[in-house]
Amino acid sequence: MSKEVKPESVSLNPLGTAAAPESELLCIYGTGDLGRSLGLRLLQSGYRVVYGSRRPHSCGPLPQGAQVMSHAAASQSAGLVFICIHREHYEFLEALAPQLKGKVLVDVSNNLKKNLYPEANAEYLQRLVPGAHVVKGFNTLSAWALQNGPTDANRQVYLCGNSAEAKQAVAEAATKLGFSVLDRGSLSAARELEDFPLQLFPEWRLPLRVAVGLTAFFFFYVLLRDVVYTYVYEGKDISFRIMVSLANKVFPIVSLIMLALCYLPGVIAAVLQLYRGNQIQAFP
Ligand SMILES: NC(=O)C1=CN([C@@H]2O[C@H](COP(=O)(O)OP(=O)(O)OC[C@H]3O[C@@H](n4cnc5c(N)ncnc54)[C@H](OP(=O)(O)O)[C@@H]3O)[C@@H](O)[C@H]2O)C=CC1
Ligand SMILES: [Cu+2]
Repeated sequence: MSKEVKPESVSLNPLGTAAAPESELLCIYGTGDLGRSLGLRLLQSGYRVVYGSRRPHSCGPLPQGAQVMSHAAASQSAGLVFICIHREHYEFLEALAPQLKGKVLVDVSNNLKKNLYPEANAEYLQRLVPGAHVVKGFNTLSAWALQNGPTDANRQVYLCGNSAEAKQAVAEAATKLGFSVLDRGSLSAARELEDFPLQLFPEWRLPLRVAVGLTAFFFFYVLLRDVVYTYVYEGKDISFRIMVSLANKVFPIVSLIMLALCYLPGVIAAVLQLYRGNQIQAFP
């Protein structure tokens, strides 16, 4: 059973009833996957949520307790607006610039490829709505992770933006949702944040090369030792074995070596640490 954790501590007054201060209202533009997951988490964390949608009356199921209105009406009474919309649909926000003046806009968007656009999505948003304070963030989380709350592997939220107060406001919300916040500086870091999710296995080249190299080496070694040797000295042609027996030797050898390469440095480090310090001392 999972325990329901309410980050906003509910203080009890002497009568034993919960003192319910009016909770903060946050706005979410876009009722898609991310908008819904984020709204659910915000509601669970004690916020009130209002959605801005193109179709406030037919936008499908939304988290219970959330309101939905037109974009302009939704952001009216909220200081913070999460833009949960794909970048290619951002243009309509330009017309809303007067209503969004002075508000904090959180750009959560990602792109499918690097360098798809000349400027970062968040910088583009800032250009469309110059009077607002754009903060880039949350884009490294998935809708799934948001809905399920922070787990060990998914606890961090990166933020960047030009206004320190705006970042602070977003950081507070993120902290309330249970994430730890990493400030990456001004909005010019947005590009970098937008590239994060595209870097699955950023260091895959070396392991791949090692694996291919080892496979080739052991294949020729086993080929020489088994097939060529037998042919030369015993006059038997066992080349039919290349496909099966040889592969059955080569792949386990390579796998074991790769595994050892993975674990051995850690084991050696652990042994060294046993003799030369502890986990608090920096490693020599
Ligand atoms: N899904 C995920 O796991 C993650 C998504 N993101 C980012 O969040 C953003 C939203 O993603 P996601 O929720 O998955 O996308 P969806 O396609 O599920 O939802 C996008 C929403 O945007 C609104 N929308 C669509 N077209 C337009 C338009 N022409 N004009 C105005 N609004 C429009 C719609 O809301 P309505 O009909 O109410 O107007 C729609 O529900 C994207 O930028 C994505 O990169 C970031 C991290 C993770
Ligand atoms: Cu879209």
